[in-house]
Amino acid sequence: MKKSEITVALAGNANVGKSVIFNQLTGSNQIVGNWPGKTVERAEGYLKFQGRDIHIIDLPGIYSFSTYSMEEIVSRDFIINEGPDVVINVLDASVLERNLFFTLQLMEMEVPMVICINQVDMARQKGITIDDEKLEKVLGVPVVSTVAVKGRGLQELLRKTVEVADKKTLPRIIEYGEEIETRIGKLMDALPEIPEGYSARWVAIKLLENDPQITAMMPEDVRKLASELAAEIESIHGEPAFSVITSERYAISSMIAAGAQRQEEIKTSLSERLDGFLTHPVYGYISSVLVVGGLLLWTFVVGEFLSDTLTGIFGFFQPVDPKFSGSIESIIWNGAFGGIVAGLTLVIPFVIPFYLMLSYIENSGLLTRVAFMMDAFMRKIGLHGKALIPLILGYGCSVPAIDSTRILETHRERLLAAFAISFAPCAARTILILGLVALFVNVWWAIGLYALDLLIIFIMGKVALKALPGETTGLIMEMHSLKMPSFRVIARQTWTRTRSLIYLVFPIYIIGSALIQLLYALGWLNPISAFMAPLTVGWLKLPVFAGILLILGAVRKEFILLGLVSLVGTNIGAALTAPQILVLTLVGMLYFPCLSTIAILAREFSWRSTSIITLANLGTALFLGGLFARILPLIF
Ligand SMILES: Nc1nc2c(ncn2[C@@H]2O[C@H](COP(=O)(O)OP(=O)(O)OP(=O)(O)O)[C@@H](O)[C@H]2O)c(=O)[nH]1
Ligand SMILES: [Mg+2]
Repeated sequence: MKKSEITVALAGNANVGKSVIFNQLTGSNQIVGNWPGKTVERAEGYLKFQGRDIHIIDLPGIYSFSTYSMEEIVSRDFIINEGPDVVINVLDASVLERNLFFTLQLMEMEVPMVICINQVDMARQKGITIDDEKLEKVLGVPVVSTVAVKGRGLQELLRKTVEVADKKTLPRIIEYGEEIETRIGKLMDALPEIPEGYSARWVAIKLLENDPQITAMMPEDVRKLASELAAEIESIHGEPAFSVITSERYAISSMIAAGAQRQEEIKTSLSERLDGFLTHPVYGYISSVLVVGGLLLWTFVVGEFLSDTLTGIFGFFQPVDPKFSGSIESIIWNGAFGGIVAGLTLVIPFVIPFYLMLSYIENSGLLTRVAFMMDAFMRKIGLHGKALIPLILGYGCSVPAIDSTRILETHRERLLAAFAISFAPCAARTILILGLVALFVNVWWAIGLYALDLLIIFIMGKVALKALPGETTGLIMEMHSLKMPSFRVIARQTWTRTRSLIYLVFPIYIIGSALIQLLYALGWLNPISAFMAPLTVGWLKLPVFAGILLILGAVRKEFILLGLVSLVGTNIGAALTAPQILVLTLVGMLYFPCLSTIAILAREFSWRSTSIITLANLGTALFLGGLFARILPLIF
């Protein structure tokens, strides 16, 4: 009897291409990038193939099924409890041996599976070819080679998957050494009734490995037997049973890999030479600065060009002189429509090139190189290089950046990284800097503000480190080969990020701009702004109307710019002096992590940590803002 719906899980090490396969098959937009640990929660999607409904689950990348990390527990529970019909084990062809270590553990769970050897294009460039048939014979599981980014081999992969689902073929049992096998056998005989979904052999192995979850499920006598048998193994080998089993797995992986792959001699490839340069003790720093600087420069140059072009197209939109606004027409035209125009001409032009380049940096593997180079620097603020990945993602948006702090080892490191991210110049802050300072003061001041922001991150990082002392864990970061990213992947990722921004943010622009006009019409604008005057005028030396901008800017940072346009028109230079523009930008940049950031901070950490982070932002902004308001007029 064939099931009409087949559930398929994608499992394997991090960064092998599971999410690319998932996206290709289901048309979804899961995050992909050339650094490990992107998929943190499982994603689900559907597709139809040969008239069957296939339900696919993209699991986070893991290296083993121990209970060492959250991801491992999640994946293991999923495979056991929800019993997918087939597990597609995705492997990176360039590192077959290391990936097989996970495959062996999956085979032990005795679930129907298909092996997908992905990224064979990259492997070929390194002179590696893999013999699918040989591998299939040894493992007793169908093996398919794929190039996921090009969709190559995916049809075949689905065909094999459906076949395995129908036949329920199980992988072959790969045997350990004699002294381990006999003890697995003894334990299996002693096992009580085990819950459905568990394989007896797997449970026995886990007991010998002293797996806490499985051990806890067993009655006293089985636990006792397991620890006696494990002790016997230990006395034979002189190391704990757990390590003995692990080393045997490595040995088997290595043997299988050696038999199934061929490595040809090739001269050092361009990518390797480039890698040498990017991680060179001196040039590496220069290239890291170039990568991050290049990202900003490119965004500015392309963004300004697009912004000019779009402003030309929307040239027909002449906001009514603010002095005459307040009528219902101006609420709709000046406010609501003005919000759309401002978003289209000031935000989108900068956001698209920014996300394009960010995706490129992520997917080429440049991001991990920069993280590697910045390790020493990051350690000064109690983090390691890996924390730079979330921090640079924070240049796009703090929300996914804070989400990605999950790649860090400890709660403390995650909190420190999130704290640093809350100060990072996200796309909205970048828009403020570019749209206000670069356009109305000059580019050098814009660069200066960026430099200041980095300095603030560094100083605040040091402060936080004092408040939250502890050990920094070592840097365990895999570096995957550099590659020319697929344009489709990048375009798709950019579109996903831009689209979610448009859906989320345009309504806010529209409502916000209309609200300003409405408040004006009701005559409330001035009282609200006047209420804030001691702060805005007295301390920060800004015009009175800055009060309302700062209130709206707490929702979305761009609003400080858009609201300004809706209040004074596009000629901002006439309404504010250069020092005022700088102070407004600086304060706007720092005073408040936007509402979405606060929400995710509270979800991932606690309200207490969130309040402290928010207050730290506010304090820094007001202190520096007041200071600048007094110093800058002396310079200009
Ligand atoms: N050249 C090449 N690159 C690929 C291929 N498949 C995936 N990639 C790239 O490999 C990187 C990792 O892909 P992902 O799909 O994000 O990997 P993942 O397995 O989901 O990783 P985690 O979610 O971190 O566990 C991305 O930069 C992809 O564009 C392939 O067949 N060929
Ligand atoms: Mg993934």
